[in-house]
Amino acid sequence: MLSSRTLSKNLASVVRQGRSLARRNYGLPASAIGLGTDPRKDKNIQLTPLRGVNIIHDPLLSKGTAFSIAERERLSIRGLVPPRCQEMEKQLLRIKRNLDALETPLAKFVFLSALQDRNETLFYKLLINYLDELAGIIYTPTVGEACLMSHSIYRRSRGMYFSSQDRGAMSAMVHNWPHDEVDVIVVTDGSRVLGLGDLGANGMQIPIGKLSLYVAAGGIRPRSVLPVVLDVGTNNESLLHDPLYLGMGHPRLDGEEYYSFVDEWVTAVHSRWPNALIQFEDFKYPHAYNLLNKYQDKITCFNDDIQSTSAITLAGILASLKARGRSQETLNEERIICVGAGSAGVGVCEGIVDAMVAQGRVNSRDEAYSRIWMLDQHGLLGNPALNTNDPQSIVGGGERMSKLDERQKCYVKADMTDRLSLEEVVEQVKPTVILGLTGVPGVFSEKAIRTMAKYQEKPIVFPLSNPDTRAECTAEEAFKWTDGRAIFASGSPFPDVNLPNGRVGRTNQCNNSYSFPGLGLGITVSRASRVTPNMFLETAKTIADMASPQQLKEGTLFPGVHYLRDVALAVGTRVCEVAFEEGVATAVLKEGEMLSDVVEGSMFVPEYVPLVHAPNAH
Ligand SMILES: NC(=O)C1=CN([C@@H]2O[C@H](COP(=O)(O)OP(=O)(O)OC[C@H]3O[C@@H](n4cnc5c(N)ncnc54)[C@H](O)[C@@H]3O)[C@@H](O)[C@H]2O)C=CC1
Ligand SMILES: CC(=O)C(=O)O
Ligand SMILES: [Mg+2]
Repeated sequence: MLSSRTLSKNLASVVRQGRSLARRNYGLPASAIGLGTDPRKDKNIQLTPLRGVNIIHDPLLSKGTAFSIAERERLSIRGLVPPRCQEMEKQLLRIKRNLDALETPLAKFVFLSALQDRNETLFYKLLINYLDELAGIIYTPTVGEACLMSHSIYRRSRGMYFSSQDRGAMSAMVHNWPHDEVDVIVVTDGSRVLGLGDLGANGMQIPIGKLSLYVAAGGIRPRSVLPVVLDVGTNNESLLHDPLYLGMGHPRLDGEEYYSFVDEWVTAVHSRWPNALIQFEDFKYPHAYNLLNKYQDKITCFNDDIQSTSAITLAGILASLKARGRSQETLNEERIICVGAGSAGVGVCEGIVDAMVAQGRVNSRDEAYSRIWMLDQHGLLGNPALNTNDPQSIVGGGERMSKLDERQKCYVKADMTDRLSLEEVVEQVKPTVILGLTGVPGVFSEKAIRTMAKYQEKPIVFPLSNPDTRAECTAEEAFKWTDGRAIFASGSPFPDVNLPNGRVGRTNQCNNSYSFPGLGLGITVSRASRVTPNMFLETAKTIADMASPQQLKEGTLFPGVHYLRDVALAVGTRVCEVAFEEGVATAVLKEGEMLSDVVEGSMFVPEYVPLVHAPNAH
């Protein structure tokens, strides 16, 4: 097998030597191609068939007030913009001032969406410069509010909608998208948007927000991302009765009708963009799993909520072990409670089980399952036969058992009563780790967390549901109930907490935004034909090792959101290596530089490049 260093050299060489040929014949993404003799591939100029107002109104080309005088002449826009040519720094100043003057996060969201629709280069420059401040606007928590209000705040379309009225037309419709090169597609059916439930076509803000992070953090080019909603209806009564709602006004398709709809869409996008990575997002259980099982061995795809959430949560637990002064190899000694047995809960726990097995310190997969106690809305997945003093519960429990699917059944504890409450489970199990993936606020009760803290010096408390209003407990609560001893991570950001002893309770954001941008980067640069389980495991290990010993000592598990681009580069490089090691990369190898340089060199940087009018360019 080739060493990753050799692989790094090899891939880089293709990029250096192959240029446009590599792209045509070898399937390298356009973003991995450097300067070449063909001016259309030259990063220092961009050819466009557009001119005049069409340039000004194209967000991928527009520079607002920054067009040079020569460019204005060349592109026939002289007189169509104010006379003074202003460079990006000044534009940023104006934009940031206007943004800061807005009072509510939703107003900022609308403002940023409008900027993205006018000038993507400036939007991404701003986003990257102020990532820690703005990630919470374009992503969770504010994107949740934007989804709830999407039909009211609608201004302009972005992405593509495929609805029940488009049956039979999808393979033609995909050609309405104006770009031939699509590297990443994020698709939702809006059936479980964050912890906010069924929001139908309003869910479009989620793929848009995820893809903005793909560009800002993962360095995917803005013109090669595609947000998609599969509008199969909604069961949300208030949306169905809202005259402003923009989605289909019928209940959700289900069963065979649903799966054949998705199949038509997958076939259509795959036929136009066979190399594109498809990220399934916010699909309700069990559709999320069923679609993943159906497509993961056929196309390049993964489910974000199941798989990349599992990567970042595993990273958080492994980093917490280090923060407690333990070896990451002792994962199998942890006692983990997972509250929420849906897509994310089961996905996260499968990742933990995979890691325990990979570490080789459990004798079997079953032994790894025995270290995890799972609860759903009825309580512990336990043994109904032990509910002897409550015949009603035996019946209910029996019914539930028959409803659990194979994945959930792995976690059933035969020696514990079914439906035990969280407080009872905590008392019996004395967990070291508690994970919340329910979408239900307050599920981590004071009693449960205080009981956990009675037995653990440093309880690992991860309320992972989004947005912040759906977190299982707040950071304040977690630190208060554990006397400031918790290692805390949440799905949406919470500010650090000032503790009574003068110390600071450090909060962490444990969100798949740390994992998917790098996964997408590595997958697209290697042109991986499949997304493999090892990619998620290696993503977890990479992120788990990023915090310094001092940060870990203080309770900081990951680099801050400001460093998402660095995290993506590290993850992207490792994922690219895994793709080659496992033989799923389709990029061609020759001698060359380091893989990390290639990955870094392929990342989009938001800078204005001179535009040149060329009638035949595309
Ligand atoms: N931090 C992150 O990166 C991520 C967070 N999430 C969050 O996880 C949550 C769940 O997502 P999915 O698993 O996809 O949803 P899902 O609908 O598939 O699963 C939710 C589960 O919670 C259980 N549940 C509901 N009420 C409960 C209660 N009171 N006590 C215990 N269990 C209860 C349900 O029975 C179900 O098993 C969402 O809020 C989502 O925002 C999801 C993906 C990534
Ligand atoms: C973060 C995310 O993917 C979710 O909450 O669904
Ligand atoms: Mg999600």
